[in-house]
Parts: sequence; C-alpha cells; structure tokens
Amino acid sequence: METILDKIIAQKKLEVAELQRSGFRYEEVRPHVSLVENLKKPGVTVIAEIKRASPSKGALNVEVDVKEQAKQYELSGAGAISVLTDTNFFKGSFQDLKDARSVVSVPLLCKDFMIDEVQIQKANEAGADIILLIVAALPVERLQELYRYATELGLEVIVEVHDEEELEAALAIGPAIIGVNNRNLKTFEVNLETTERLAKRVVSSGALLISESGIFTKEDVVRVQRVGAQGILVGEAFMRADSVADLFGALRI
Ligand SMILES: O=P(O)(O)OC[C@@H](O)[C@@H](O)c1c[nH]c2ccccc12
Repeated sequence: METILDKIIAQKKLEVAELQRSGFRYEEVRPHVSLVENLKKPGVTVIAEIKRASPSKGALNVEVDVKEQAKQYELSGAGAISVLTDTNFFKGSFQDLKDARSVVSVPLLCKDFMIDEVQIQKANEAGADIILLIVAALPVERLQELYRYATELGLEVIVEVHDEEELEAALAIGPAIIGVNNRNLKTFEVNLETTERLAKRVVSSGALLISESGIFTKEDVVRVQRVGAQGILVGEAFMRADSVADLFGALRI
C-alpha cells in the first residue's frame, strides 16, 4: 500500500526535477551557527518548530506570523528553530525559512524531505544551519552522500530514525546528531516509548540524541531526558499554544 511517506517522496521528485530544470545552483559555504554546541550545554535543548499544518493533524496554525513566532521562540530560549519548508503537505515554504532567518540568530533547521543535493543548496541559501535527513526516505548510499554533501557546505545534519534497523543504518555514518522520531511516518502513530527503546544505542555510539514529536508536557520531557536525550523537537504544542513563553516555562526541567 502507498504510504503518506511514499506520496511525499513522489512529490519531492517532481520538485527536484523542476529545480534542476530551472538551473538552480548555490554552493556557497557561509558561516553557520551550531546546534551541536547548544546540545552539549547542560539541560534539555528545545528545538521549537514552525509547522502550519501536517498530514496527520491537518491545520495547526495555518496563518501564523512566522517572524513573530520565530522571535518568540528565540526570546523564550529555543536552542534552535525548525521550519517546515514543504508546501504540499505542511503548507510551509522556503520563504518561511527566509523570514525566520531575517529576525533570529539561533540555529535554523530546514525541515523537509531531502532526496537531492539541490534541496540542500536551497536550504543553505535560504538561511538554514541544519538539515534533516530521514533514513526511511532514502536509500543508504544516498543518505551517506547527502550527509557528506551537507557537512561539506558547513551545515549540521540531524539523521532521523524510527526503529532499530534505521538506527543501524544511521550509525554507520558516524553522525553527530541522531533524531529519534516518536511518530511513525507511515502510520502516524506516536509513542515516546520509541525514544526510550532506541536511546541506549544512540548514547553509547557517542551521538547526541534529540527526541522528536509527541512532546506536550513536562512529564514527556522528563521521560526522554531520563534516557539520555539532550534535545527535544516540539511542533504542535507550540503552534497551538496561547503563549509560547508560558509553554517554554512549563517544559523547562
Ligand atoms: O508536532 P510534533 O508532534 O511536536 O512534532 C514535531 C516534529 O518532530 C515533527 O514535525 C517531525 C519530525 N520529523 C519530521 C519529518 C518530516 C516532517 C515533520 C517531522
């Protein structure tokens, strides 16, 4: 059966072909700010996400003022800001990333489904410091090639996994950061137990660990921190929050 991830990747192939046809090229190595440095600091680093909508939840905050939201995140102490740039499924854009870049100096994660170098160039050009590579979305050789390519541009990479098999493929790269997605991108099921199960192996590899998705309360943060997460990635909770600052306060441990 065709999963949502299959559909997204099919759409990304069309977008990549279009970028290549348009002759887009940008390979400048420019200065970046580091998420790794923030993750190494004591306490849990919060990566706050700008996500207008998602295939699993529908509209979250479609009309969000990206610049205002990004400023709130930075002011509240975010260690990085994630911006969904996919348009078809998440209603984001590279303009959102540029808008966030124009108002904050914290590290920015370009959150998209990367399958080709040209997308990484676009992310870099739009102001990203970090990209995401999703193991479930890529053949192992491409994963390694894109990891190396991004690193050479001076970008940091979060390698995202959801199960043991994906984790082994990720660890073969020797990545600085592993993101464990508590959401299964094929079924949308969310369970923090995913982080609890995979954490030990991540930590013993020496990689930094970020727990992604399904985090809403301080208890959730405690749960993933206890097993070794240095960072959390939070989208929905912030997009629905009446006050970003209050939610930051509530999640702080
Ligand atoms: O909204 P949540 O449940 O807090 O999740 C945020 C983030 O982890 C999620 O948006 C995400 C994690 N990995 C992804 C890959 C693609 C798109 C989105 C994601």
